[in-house]
Amino acid sequence: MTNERRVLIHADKPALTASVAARFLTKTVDLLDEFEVAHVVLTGGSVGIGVLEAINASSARDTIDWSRMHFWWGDERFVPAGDPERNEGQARAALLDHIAVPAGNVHVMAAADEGLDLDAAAVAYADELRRYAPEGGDWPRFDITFLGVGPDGHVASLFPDRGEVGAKDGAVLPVRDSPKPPPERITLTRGALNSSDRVWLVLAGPDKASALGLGLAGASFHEVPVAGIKGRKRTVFFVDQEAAAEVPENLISSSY
Ligand SMILES: O=C1O[C@H](COP(=O)(O)O)[C@@H](O)[C@H](O)[C@H]1O
Repeated sequence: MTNERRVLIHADKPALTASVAARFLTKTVDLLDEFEVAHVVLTGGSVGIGVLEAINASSARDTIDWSRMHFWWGDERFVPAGDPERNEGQARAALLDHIAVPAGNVHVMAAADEGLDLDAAAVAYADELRRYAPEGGDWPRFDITFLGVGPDGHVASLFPDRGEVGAKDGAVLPVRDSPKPPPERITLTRGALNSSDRVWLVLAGPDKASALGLGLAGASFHEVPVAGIKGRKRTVFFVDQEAAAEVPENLISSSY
């Protein structure tokens, strides 16, 4: 098994989300055969939420023992609980409210009206990650990390040409003055994201083509953050044809 980045192209967004959902359900069965529990990092964004909707719509959804799954977030918008901008709320509506996952296995980043300021909320999430880490570690073994990719190449809330994308230490960072609203966010670091056994990037649409092409063709991750993302075992870009327009030919795979 090689750890090269792979790009799998799908006809359109519905085909993409259905395909990722099917792979997720299959891989989850394997993970739960191998491990007592599995840890999955969720993303916000249109395609990431579409994948969760497709998992929810799958007839295989109820074959999973969801009580052994833990869900985390790669980033969150620091807005009040219930704000439609919250990645958490979107993920709950798309999937988490429909499956038998214990409440304690859904590890949300704090909302802005919970009494913690932005810095304290980031520290609280780092503490929560550490509670599930192997001895001496800072975060659990992430089995699958989903990431969307913005038109500027951002992943989670690691935006181009900002300090957070180059940060070397720690698991969680507060983000202020985000170039994409809302301005305050919380994000996992590149180190935490790249610790995942598998990183599955999901993106669709013509506005993503340039960032994806640059990210795969060797751009600096400071300028195009997606360029700096690589899982420990597998890194797969699930894309539609429009987003794939500028992908280097040699990276396109026909199989997973
Ligand atoms: O703000 C965010 O945007 C990105 C990408 O979103 P998309 O709608 O352009 O796919 C997402 O990955 C991130 O989690 C989110 O907070």
